[in-house]
Amino acid sequence: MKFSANLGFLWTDRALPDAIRAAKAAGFEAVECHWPYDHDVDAVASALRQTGLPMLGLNTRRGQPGENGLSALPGREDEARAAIDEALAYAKATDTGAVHVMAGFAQGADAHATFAENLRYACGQAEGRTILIEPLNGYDAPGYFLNRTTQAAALIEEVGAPNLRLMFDCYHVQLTEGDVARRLEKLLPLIGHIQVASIPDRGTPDHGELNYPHIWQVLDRLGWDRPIGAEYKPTGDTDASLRWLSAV
Ligand SMILES: O=C(O)C(=O)[C@H](O)CO
Ligand SMILES: [Mg+2]
Repeated sequence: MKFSANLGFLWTDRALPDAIRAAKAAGFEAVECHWPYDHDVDAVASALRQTGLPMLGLNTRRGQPGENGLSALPGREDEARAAIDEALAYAKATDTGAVHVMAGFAQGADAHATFAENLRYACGQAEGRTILIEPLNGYDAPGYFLNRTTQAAALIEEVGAPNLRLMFDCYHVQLTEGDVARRLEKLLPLIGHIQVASIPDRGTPDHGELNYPHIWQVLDRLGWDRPIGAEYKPTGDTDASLRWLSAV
């Protein structure tokens, strides 16, 4: 198994370029992040070149304080597309492979239509990059527009863009829908990235209610050979949290 360090939760005590170097030193084969926009893009690109680590993904901005994405918000299309453009520009400058377009807190048919239209825009502007959508669970993100893989799969089919894919975060899927191994198998053609953390505490993927040694076997059997996103919240020092990595 190859793993990507999600620097939205790991080594957050350091500037992003230093966190990239820490991930390399710790043996990760890739990195990913949440919202890198406060970090100088040239310094981030330089750290990625120096370490040879690819940046797998980054997120569109969340919007105003308390918001969690703009792309499903009717009437906010200009801001949503500006956020998509900003994310794609940062991705281009850092050779990042995917942009996670965040939907936001919204419900209903207008939100669905707005999200689908903004996703079409993002996919059309992506210049070969992958556009990801990610269902979030209702405990961490109550009222978020996208919360089930079934909903995401229907959107991907409706939009019909070959570069629109599902970010399958096992933490969220287990909390909302369960049946993780079967969903991985069934949704594999639509999956652009996989993330892991323990459930329910969102810690290292070596405890809790999901049996990750079984998930590694399933992913091996399915031929998944891309880095898996370690998107967990270490209790304390990140380096001290990494024992699980050597046990996989
Ligand atoms: O929350 C998550 O699981 C994510 O992966 C988003 O990118 C950040 O909210
Ligand atoms: Mg995630």
